[in-house]
Amino acid sequence: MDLIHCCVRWPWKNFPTSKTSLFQKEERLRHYNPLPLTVPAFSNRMPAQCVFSRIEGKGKRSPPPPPGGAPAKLAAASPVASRKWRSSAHALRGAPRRAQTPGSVTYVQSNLPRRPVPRSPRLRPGGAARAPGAGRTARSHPGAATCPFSAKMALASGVRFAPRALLRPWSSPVELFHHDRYRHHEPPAPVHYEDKHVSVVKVWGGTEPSRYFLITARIHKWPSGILRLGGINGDDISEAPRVCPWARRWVQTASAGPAAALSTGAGPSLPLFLLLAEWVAVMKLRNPPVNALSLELLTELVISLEKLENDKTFRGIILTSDCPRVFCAGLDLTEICGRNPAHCAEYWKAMQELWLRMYLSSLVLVAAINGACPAGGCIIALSCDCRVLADNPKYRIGLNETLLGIIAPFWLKDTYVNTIGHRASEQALQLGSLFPPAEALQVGLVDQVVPEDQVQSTALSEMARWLAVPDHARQLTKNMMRKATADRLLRQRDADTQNFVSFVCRDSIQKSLQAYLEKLRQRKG
Ligand SMILES: CCCC/C=C\CC(=O)SCCNC(=O)CCNC(=O)[C@H](O)C(C)(C)COP(=O)(O)OP(=O)(O)OC[C@H]1O[C@@H](n2cnc3c(N)ncnc32)[C@H](O)[C@@H]1OP(=O)(O)O
Repeated sequence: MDLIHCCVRWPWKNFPTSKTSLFQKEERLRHYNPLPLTVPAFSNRMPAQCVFSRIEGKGKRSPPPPPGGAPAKLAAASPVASRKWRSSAHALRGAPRRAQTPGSVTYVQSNLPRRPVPRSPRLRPGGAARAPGAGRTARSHPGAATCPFSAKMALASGVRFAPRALLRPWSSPVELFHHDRYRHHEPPAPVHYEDKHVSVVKVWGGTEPSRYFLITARIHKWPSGILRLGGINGDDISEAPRVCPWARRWVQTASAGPAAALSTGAGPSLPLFLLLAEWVAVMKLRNPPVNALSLELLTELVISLEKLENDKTFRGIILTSDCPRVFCAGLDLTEICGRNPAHCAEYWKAMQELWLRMYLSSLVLVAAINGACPAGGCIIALSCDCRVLADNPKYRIGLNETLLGIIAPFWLKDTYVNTIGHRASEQALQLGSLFPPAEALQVGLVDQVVPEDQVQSTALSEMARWLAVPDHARQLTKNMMRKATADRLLRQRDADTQNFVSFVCRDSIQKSLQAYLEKLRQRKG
């Protein structure tokens, strides 16, 4: 099992910045090898980014199609030929992966030996399909044997496993493999570490804060042999045991090892920001100070979502914030204050695109709302399938547009109505209500309110609940529920853009936005 950690950045330098539409940009990106270290030339801020990490799925999903595309009619025409195709795809999956795939998620190749690829569980001899997971054993779902969380997921998805395997110890010895995504050209610097529980065989990478790290741990006694951990330097290591309590002892021990090995002395200890179940990516919004939805962040979110959707080993994304106390402050007002109509149009198209992509995403999207979530931030959360909000009275959520003197577009209003109903939306939209957690829960704006330190773990449990449902059934149902709302925007996208531009470019609206922005700045002072 490989842990693959990706950070996609917008390759600014090679992209047109003016009137090129988002679609054209995306199209170009497909043929483009991302440059991970490129920083926007016009900005001295840290570039906005969303960071995600992933764990490769293990056999439940169909393998990726071989070059030339999947033989769509093959399965129907000939089960045997279809099986052959699948096994050739498995063989392909077992082949060494390239370090970078142009136009797709940038992979970091684990140096772990690849484990044998399990046969697809979905085809029986004769080609008849069977229920997902039915008849699989602990061997085909190895994590289930040792990790209660995986076991829960496995049970929920109908996986049977041998009782003996359940008793198998998960503990030491462990080998840790650590990759620094951005040091891929440097020779690895092996570090050796031994203790009772952990055996660090290799630690690769540097120590600078804000660099992204990968750890893949190998546990010999597991049937799969590998535990997946993701890390970002500077994150709180204590998050990991909360997310996956069974790993507490291991993580505590492990933290002493690589942290000691990597620490420069003053530098932070090696963090593990999440322990993840397979198939799940965590996206952290990182556009300090308040995660305002700048054009850059919107674009990056859209591209990242597309990449994750195209990567068939992902089934869900947990969306959360990397900025303290704020999930997302909504539209970046500096993108629409004092800008020309062309820029406003480009910005609004990016906003529409993000909403459409999120609202209709085939992946499960869970919002782990760990901060304030007004206006556009609330749109992001509402586009997810499930919302978990931290129980802090300062973290308010809602659509407060009217308080800024602006009006939510119809598709936003529709999303609100779909979530909390007509009457509640009518009231909340007109009053520009921002709900504190208890009220947000009561009105149905969020699905769970939990103590702040449990937001991530609850989001992960929610994810497990949603992933327990077969993908195709869930996706079709989601589409059935949401398509009409999305279609409404798709039908009048240009008109909506024109409305937005002519509205925000009005002098009176510009004045009121400027005044609001000024108020925000003064409030700080
Ligand atoms: C036409 C129809 C469109 C409809 C669709 C969407 C509408 C929108 O999304 S409009 C945006 C609405 N957003 C808000 O009203 C949120 C405003 N911000 C806040 O309330 C607070 O900043 C927040 C609670 C999010 C965080 O509070 P603090 O942690 O105390 O931070 P500060 O208030 O001190 O802000 C720090 C810094 O950020 C700037 N800021 C805040 N929000 C935005 C924003 N939306 N866009 C741009 N910049 C923003 C704020 O001015 C401060 O700037 P500096 O003083 O320069 O540091």
